[in-house]
Amino acid sequence: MRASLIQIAVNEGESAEGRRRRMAALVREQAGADLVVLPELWTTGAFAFEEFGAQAEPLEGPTYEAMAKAASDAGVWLHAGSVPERAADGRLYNTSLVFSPSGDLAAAYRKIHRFGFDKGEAVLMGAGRELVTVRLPGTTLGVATCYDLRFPELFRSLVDAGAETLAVPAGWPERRRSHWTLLARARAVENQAFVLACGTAGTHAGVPQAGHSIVVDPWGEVLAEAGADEEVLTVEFDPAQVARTREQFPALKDRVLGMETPRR
Ligand SMILES: NC(=O)CCC(=O)C(=O)O
Repeated sequence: MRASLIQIAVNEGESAEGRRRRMAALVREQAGADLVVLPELWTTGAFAFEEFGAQAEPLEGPTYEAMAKAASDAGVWLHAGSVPERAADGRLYNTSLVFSPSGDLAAAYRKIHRFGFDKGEAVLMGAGRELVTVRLPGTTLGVATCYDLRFPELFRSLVDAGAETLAVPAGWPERRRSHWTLLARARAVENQAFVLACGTAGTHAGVPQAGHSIVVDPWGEVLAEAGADEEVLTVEFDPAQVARTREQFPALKDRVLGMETPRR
């Protein structure tokens, strides 16, 4: 399976529409890949909070339209990263879109864990509730977004739902880059799954982005890692490695559920 992660730069000098056009062209250039993964909130920037409302779109808005067409033009499965979705009830969600090679929507995932504690995304966006997996030829994709990476129970639930490859679009800041690579490898090792984590480059809202998109195999080995700047990270991997790893080192079978809490 060949995957391309498009680590686009999100800088303030470029409009959302300009970046959408540029991203569509980059996706088209990936014809021949099986799967293309884009970052979180790449039209606005994950930290450009004031842009969330201004650039919000209905699910089938301009990013949906442009990415559905780019997926079908390139003939690839496209995890189009996330958009600031304005739902019918007026609420905002950080919503990821996955398209099939014919340009049909295969899945939409509303980010469950919102970042910012009592500010930013955590107050501006609603929280998703539903786990999302997508059956691709050769693997089942489990989807999560950025801050979700810190919550292992979400990833374990995705594995329970059949996920073998975990796609994580992100807008992760440079300041916590060491957490990003550590957590991506941890999620791969503990779940014996591939992790495809795609971040952004550039600086927006005064927050330099980490870049360093990364692909990790089920043994925790880094197959490819981007630098800090805009880059398309392309990697070939064998999805059957997940089943082999789970069979040869069957740690997932040793899970103990329902442990008792100590009485005080
Ligand atoms: N956009 C995000 O979810 C940022 C997450 C982050 O900065 C962190 O977990 O650290």
